[in-house]
Amino acid sequence: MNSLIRPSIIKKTLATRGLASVVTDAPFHAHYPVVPGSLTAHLQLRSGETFTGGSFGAPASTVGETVFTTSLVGYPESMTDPSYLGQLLVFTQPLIGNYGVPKRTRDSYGLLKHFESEKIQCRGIIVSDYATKYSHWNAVESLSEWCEREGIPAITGVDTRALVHILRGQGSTLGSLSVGSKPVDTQDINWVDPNVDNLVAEASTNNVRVFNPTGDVHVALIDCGVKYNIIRSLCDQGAKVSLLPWNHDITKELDMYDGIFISNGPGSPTHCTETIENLRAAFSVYQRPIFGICMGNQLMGLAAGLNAYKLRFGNRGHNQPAVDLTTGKCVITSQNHGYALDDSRMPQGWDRYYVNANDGSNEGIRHLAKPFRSVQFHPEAKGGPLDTGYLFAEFVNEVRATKKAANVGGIPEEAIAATAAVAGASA
Ligand SMILES: NC(=O)CC[C@H](N)C(=O)O
Repeated sequence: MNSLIRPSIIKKTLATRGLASVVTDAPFHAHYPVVPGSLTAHLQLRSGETFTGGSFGAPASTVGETVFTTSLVGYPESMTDPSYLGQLLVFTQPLIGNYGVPKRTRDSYGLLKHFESEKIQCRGIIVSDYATKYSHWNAVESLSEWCEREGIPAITGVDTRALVHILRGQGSTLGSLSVGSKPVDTQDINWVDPNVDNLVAEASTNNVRVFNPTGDVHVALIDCGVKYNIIRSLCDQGAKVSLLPWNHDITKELDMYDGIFISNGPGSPTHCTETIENLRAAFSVYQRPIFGICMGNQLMGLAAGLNAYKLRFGNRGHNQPAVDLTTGKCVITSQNHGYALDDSRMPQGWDRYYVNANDGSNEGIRHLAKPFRSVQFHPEAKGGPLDTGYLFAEFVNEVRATKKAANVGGIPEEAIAATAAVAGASA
């Protein structure tokens, strides 16, 4: 057995010092008191392993897909990212909570500045070492208080290295997070895979919402579970943004929009059949820019004729290298996805756009003649890195150029030139 996996931890329970109800045969954090006086919590994987630690969130039980992120910072942003709906989020960064939770300040568009949606979206969090003391100029409460207030269970004192080793080996696994002196009898756990449901329908807006109404170009943003910084990034470029429900029939109102944008979102892209159909219809008649991020990349790919598959454990973190195949340049990107497009054979008229330099998985596609493209990573990058923020400027400028050309009744030459430049660079 690999030395990283200690038998005393896996298949048994991980005991944590300071928790009277826990067996203390192999304390992982023997040198840390884990939230003195807190309750005992358990993470049980469907594959049979149990990790026991201290609860620092809500005294609630939940089941979700256990996934891990390698991001070093940004727990408020990650936890409120709707792409994590249905998931139990493991942080590989050992120390979590040390800068607390920020104020709910809003920007001029009415969006929360420091969170990516209105609430915590993941079902629970799993950390190695919860920092009971926090310090930050903008913090108003602790991570523990926030989780408790929002009803989200959280466990600390877990050997996250051993846990991630398991998840990397067998792939993302269903997990049950519970609070109590003993783990739940596995027969009594309702192991429902969140990915069987259309989580996008849950995450998306129900009503059309308009942001930055005085913007000079009008972008339809299809909300599959949008991160606030995507809306903000488009508005900051001067666009008026209409946020539309995931299944809104854009095909009847294509003339209203100077560009179309498809957001990130939770779960499997295959549930979004209406979005895929709408995009497929738009591809055949729309002449203006279309852009997708993450779930948006997957939906554009499915509409173009590609298939999507589930990655073993996904790519989640803020340090994923992606190579732009049109320039050969490598960018460091923020990612959070469990599915990927199979780009081994591209449909006619489309090409690969970016590729992941670690595992070779697809990081984007582009149309060769029309201004349609998408990326699997997150250029809005909350939190960070900001390497690919330029894609928002490129998109909105392209939208502006096609609008201008259409208004003067000519061929949208700037758009064609922009697309040709991208295509030419790859030749
Ligand atoms: N961030 C996203 O949009 C994620 C897309 C999709 N839910 C996946 O896991 O692959």
